[in-house]
Amino acid sequence: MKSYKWKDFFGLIHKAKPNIILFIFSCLISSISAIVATFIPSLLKRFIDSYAANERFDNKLLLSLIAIFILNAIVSVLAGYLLSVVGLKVIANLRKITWSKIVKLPVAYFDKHESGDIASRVVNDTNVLYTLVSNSFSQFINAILTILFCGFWMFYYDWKLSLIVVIALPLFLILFIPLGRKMSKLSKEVQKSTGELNVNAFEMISENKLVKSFTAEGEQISKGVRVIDHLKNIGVQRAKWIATVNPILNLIMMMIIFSIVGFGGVQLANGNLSAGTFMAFLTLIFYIIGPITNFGVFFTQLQQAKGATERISKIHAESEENIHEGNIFDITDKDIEFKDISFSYNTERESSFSLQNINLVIKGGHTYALVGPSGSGKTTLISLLERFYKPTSGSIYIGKENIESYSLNSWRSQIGYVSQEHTLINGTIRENLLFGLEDECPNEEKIIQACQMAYAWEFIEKLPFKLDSHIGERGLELSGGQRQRIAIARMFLKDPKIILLDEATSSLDSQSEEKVKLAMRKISEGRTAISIAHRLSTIVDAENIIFLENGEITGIGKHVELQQTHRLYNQFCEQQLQA
Ligand SMILES: Nc1ncnc2c1ncn2[C@@H]1O[C@H](COP(=O)(O)OP(=O)(O)OP(=O)(O)O)[C@@H](O)[C@H]1O
Repeated sequence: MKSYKWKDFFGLIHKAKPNIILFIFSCLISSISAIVATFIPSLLKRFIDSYAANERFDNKLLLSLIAIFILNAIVSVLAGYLLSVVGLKVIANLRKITWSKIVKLPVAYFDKHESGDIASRVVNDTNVLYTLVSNSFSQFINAILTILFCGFWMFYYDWKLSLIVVIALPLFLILFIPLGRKMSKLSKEVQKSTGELNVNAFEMISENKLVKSFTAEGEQISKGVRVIDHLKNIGVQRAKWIATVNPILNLIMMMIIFSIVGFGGVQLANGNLSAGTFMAFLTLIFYIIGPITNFGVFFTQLQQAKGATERISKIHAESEENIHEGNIFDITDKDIEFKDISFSYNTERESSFSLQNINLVIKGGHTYALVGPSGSGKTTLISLLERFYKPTSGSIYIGKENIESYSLNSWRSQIGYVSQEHTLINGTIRENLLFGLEDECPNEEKIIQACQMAYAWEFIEKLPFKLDSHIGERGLELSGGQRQRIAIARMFLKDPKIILLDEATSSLDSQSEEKVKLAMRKISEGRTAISIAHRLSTIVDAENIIFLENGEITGIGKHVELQQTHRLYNQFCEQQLQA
């Protein structure tokens, strides 16, 4: 990706559709309140000078002072609230567009990026913008206005005293520039490490069984501690910089104040300066201390937000799948033809092909079993049919049409894929069965019928809440066989024209396996079905068997034919069927 510029940063904020009118209005009232505040010292001066002249309080002036204070407080509260609303809307919009973008990214993106890191961009990186929009921007504008107005009043009251402040200003800049640079570098590191911590936390939680079975608790703890410590160290470095710069800033501030008090005090004693003017001048100095020191904070936050949005922008720059572009056809019973298909996951290194020179015709309405050693390309072939990836060369046709001419939405809605894993979502059985079927919404009778056909109803009806039972994250509260049967029941409801099955591995016990097998057979009836078979016992009576080896088809036929003609298939049979 090209280097990230401020233009990209503001482009991203623009995409988040900030409520510009509300933002400008809030900044405006906040600025008015900041400007009005600069008049307070002048009222104070008049109040003191009038007391010095008349030896009594000017009640009108006192009331005006109190009224300005109260009004200012009300306006500040209102501006603060409105700016928070604008900021919250900006991050909500940014999260929504990033969320939608991630949902539409192709499978290949998720192969290359860690899920914890992607999640961190939606959750953490978007947060940084909130502070910027809700606080920093208006504070920055207020700071400029306060300094300008206070500066005007200061020069108006006493230009000699004001020069002391003007001379000291470059000293602040000398300190802020390197501090800002360092802070921006550290902020980027904080965001990167937070992403890393997210990745490790995801892994530690989702793979907890793996961790326990390998007694890798110690290793996992040290891994987490390493990232946490790194984050802490960056924080400490940041604190060191701030701690070093702060006393210098304070020292400069004190020097300014002492010089003004000393120089002004002498003028006051000589009668060249009124007590009111002197007090007003000192009040103005206190007014500008905050804004001057806040400049640094603003630029740090701006750099932080730039770093965070750079990571979000990278996601936005990825090309997404347009699922509605293309034709809509009915693919029932049409033949599928793979023509000279080769495929490599790695687009840069053409050497490692996962599929090579695949020429294959799948007859519509028939059942095919894919067999072959581990890593031979079975899942890849199915993934190309699902259009999770595009072939590196060659094309897949359905009837006479290239499958790419169909809209992804139309294509995938006619295909049912039951994989070995990642079949269920967190929620109830019903939510899982109706997943992606919001528009059709089958009735209760149809849902139960689908469960019965998938041999799932027999265990669902025994659950206390039946279809409304919660099954935990990824259905982990169910057995592997039960999960697969729910996934198959969902397919009965979806009623696809082509069914792609990744058969359960040996994780199922024989009784469960039998049920899953029956359910798979039933869902395949009357459809084009391609199933990956890990165990030959399930396919000996299959209509057609396709044997894959190192990404190439080395045999097609029935069990007996292949047993006689295919050496490796025969070896497979000897190993598996005899066992
Ligand atoms: N997402 C991926 N990125 C890069 N390479 C991959 C990816 N998925 C699979 N491969 C590689 O492609 C080849 C074929 O893998 P595939 O998963 O299709 O095999 P398989 O026959 O289904 O294996 P198994 O029976 O073990 O599930 C393997 O060499 C594998 O390392």
